[in-house]
Amino acid sequence: MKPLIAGNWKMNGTAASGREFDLMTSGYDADLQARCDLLVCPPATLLGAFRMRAGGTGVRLGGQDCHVKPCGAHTGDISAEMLRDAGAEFVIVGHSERRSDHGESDPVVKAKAMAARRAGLVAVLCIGETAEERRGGRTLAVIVDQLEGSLPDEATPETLVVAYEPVWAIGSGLTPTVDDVAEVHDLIRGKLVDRYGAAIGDRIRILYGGSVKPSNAAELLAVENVDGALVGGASLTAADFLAIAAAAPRG
Ligand SMILES: O=C(CO)COP(=O)(O)O
Repeated sequence: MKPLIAGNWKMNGTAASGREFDLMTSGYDADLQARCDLLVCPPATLLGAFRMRAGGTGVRLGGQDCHVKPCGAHTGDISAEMLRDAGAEFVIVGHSERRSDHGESDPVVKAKAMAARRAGLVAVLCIGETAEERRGGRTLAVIVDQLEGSLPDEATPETLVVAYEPVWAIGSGLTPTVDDVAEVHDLIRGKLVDRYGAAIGDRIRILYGGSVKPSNAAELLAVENVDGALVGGASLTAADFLAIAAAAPRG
């Protein structure tokens, strides 16, 4: 499976960030293109400009959240259809910061994943346990609950990506051991196969996210059933983001 290296810029980036994005598109050369798919999810304010800049470079764009409805009286929200119109091909749903900052529950995340599909976007559905849940030995149970509650009713590898992001690893510099990552990714793979059948479940990409850096990317990306990375802080600079992409194993 070709790895997907995805950058989540979160609430960072202004018009001036176009220069950094240009460094990413120009650095995504034939070698990197053969190695991995590259996705940047900037704030929605920058999608239109980045679409123009991305041109034919192959760098894909995504949103960071979407509303469940296509349009209507929802001040401040953005629909999946609007993201697609602005140049997105992907949208992150259920990020832990959305779950904690905006109280998004599994059913809401599921509705967002289904809205993404309706609009023709690939949903990057995030799940992950908190530090307290891991300390309490509840990691696997939490992951199963989140998957059962938030996976869309129908999916294909072309409409769904799952991202395992332990909440305690996000922005902390901490990462799980490779054995812990493997355990959770194996569990997710099994659940995807149960849910959608092997022909689909075996081909849905499962990303790891949480403090991915150039220094640990090769080790994390080499883990079985890790089909790419969802990168926060290190996706803001082209040098780091491209170094992570270059660590993806050759397919
Ligand atoms: O939340 C993340 C990506 O969605 C991970 O963020 P960091 O890479 O900054 O830990």
